[in-house]
Amino acid sequence: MPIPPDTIGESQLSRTPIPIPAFFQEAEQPFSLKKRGRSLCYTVPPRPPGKFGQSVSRIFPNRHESWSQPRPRSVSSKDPENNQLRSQLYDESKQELYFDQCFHKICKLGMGSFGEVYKVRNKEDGKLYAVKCSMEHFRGELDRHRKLQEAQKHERLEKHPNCVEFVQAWEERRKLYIQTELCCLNLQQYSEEAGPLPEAQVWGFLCDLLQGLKHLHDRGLVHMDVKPANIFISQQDTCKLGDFGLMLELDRGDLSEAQEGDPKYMAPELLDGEYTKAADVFSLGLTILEISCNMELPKGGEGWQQLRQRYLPLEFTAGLSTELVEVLKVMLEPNPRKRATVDQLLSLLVLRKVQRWRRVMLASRAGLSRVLSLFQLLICLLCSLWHRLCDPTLGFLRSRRAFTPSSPVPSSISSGCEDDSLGDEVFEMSPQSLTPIAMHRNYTYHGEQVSLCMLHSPDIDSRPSVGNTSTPRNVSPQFTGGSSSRSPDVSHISRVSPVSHNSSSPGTRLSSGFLGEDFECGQRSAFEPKNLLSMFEEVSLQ
Ligand SMILES: Nc1ncnc2c1ncn2[C@@H]1O[C@H](COP(=O)(O)OP(=O)(O)OP(=O)(O)O)[C@@H](O)[C@H]1O
Ligand SMILES: [Mg+2]
Ligand SMILES: [Mg+2]
Repeated sequence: MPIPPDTIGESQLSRTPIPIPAFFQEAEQPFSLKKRGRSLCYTVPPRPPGKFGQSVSRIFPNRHESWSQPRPRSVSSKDPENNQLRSQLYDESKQELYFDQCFHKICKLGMGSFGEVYKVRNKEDGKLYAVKCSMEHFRGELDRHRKLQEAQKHERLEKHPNCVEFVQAWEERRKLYIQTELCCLNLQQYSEEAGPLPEAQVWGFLCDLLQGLKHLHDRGLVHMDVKPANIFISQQDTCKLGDFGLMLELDRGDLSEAQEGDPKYMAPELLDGEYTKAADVFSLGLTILEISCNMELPKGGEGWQQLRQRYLPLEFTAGLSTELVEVLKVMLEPNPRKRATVDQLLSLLVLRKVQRWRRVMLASRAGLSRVLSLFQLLICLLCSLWHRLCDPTLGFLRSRRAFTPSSPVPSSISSGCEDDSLGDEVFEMSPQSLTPIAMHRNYTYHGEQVSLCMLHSPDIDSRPSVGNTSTPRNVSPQFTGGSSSRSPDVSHISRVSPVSHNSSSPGTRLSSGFLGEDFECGQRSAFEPKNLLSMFEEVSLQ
């Protein structure tokens, strides 16, 4: 039976693509984008295989080794004889841990397979640090030895701007504590927050990390666990290598304890037990690929294989510059012997340019921050100076302590400005006796005050209080008793404390006001309030 022709037409039907179920497409994708907002820093990476079994004695189950003693002791490999910890704050008689006695725990920064890392403030020097505490107790001497090695290897590593700095390490109650410099956050957190990083930043970070690796490789060290979670961003926005738990010392020759790091970043030759510096270059290459493309690296499967067969997924790398793709290709070379070394990478023209630019950028940023802090300091100084100018109780009257009745107070000045502005410097110091800074301070200050006051002198009497003058607020009964010739305005000028009415005798303690402060001072006991008051009376009468 003939089939009726379709109304749409055969040619049109043949052009319609057969729909592919979305889940098939996704299932076939070996690579995917990173999911935002998922913080991996709190997911514990797979624990390294335990190479040292727990030594449990059935004969002496409660036997305590010398290392399990409860006192804290330094685990420095530089001075193994002296295991004393230096802090003055530590009190042996207390039950509290050395960590709790000497550090103030601020927050938890992250955790890994080894332990938890805290942001702390050292109670002794007041500085911030990171302290990594092992999560579990040592299971035996060999387990302890392995854990201590992380600290000792890190300690042996000389200081470098692109490696997290070691401070000290100690053990207490069968746990290890490693104190290091504090960094802002790790690269994994940073890239999760920021998404794919701009290429300029990626070049800068690559350059930093190559410098850090060069520092290690030049000393025969292999990091073995290069990945975003073990790379830290400093306050200055530079990258630093950290977590030296799996670091290998090639020159020491013993690779029996070597362990590969996170499989996502692992170099292919490690499957064959080939532990070389090239493994770090490969892991760094994958780290750079991840942060520049916001790509979720596969833990295994086809994608994992493809990345180790010189394949870079075009759908991710299409947005990258050819230079970066080329650099990634030489870093991700499957054959470790053909893979570029750190020195070769650093000598590439593009990376030399980046290094130069980064040096200039970091230097100018450091210079700018120094200028800013100087500027802040200057603002603070100006503020405090302004505060002194405006607040008589702070500055001026303190400087009046040496003021004596015999001081030649010109009535014109004293009438224009309340006596706060007329400190002892004004009357007793000659310009020659002042240092440039002191001269600047005194003359700017008093000069301004005097001239200002003189300019405004006509209003002064009508104002209740002009700034911070030393116009006595406590007046003697003689004054308040009402000199008939007193101008009515004088009553505003003198704010009479109730106490002061009863304190007519010299040397009586006045509880408030500027004079009160002066009278409290023992050296002012010979001061005659009557003289001062009569002086003010004169002023007010003018
Ligand atoms: N110096 C530091 N400054 C800021 N944060 C830090 C510092 N050291 C560690 N952290 C945080 O703690 C997390 C775990 O630290 P680290 O990688 O050293 O621990 P780990 O137990 O050795 O981990 P791993 O399982 O990778 O061996 C880091 O990813 C980071 O978020
Ligand atoms: Mg780590
Ligand atoms: Mg570690």
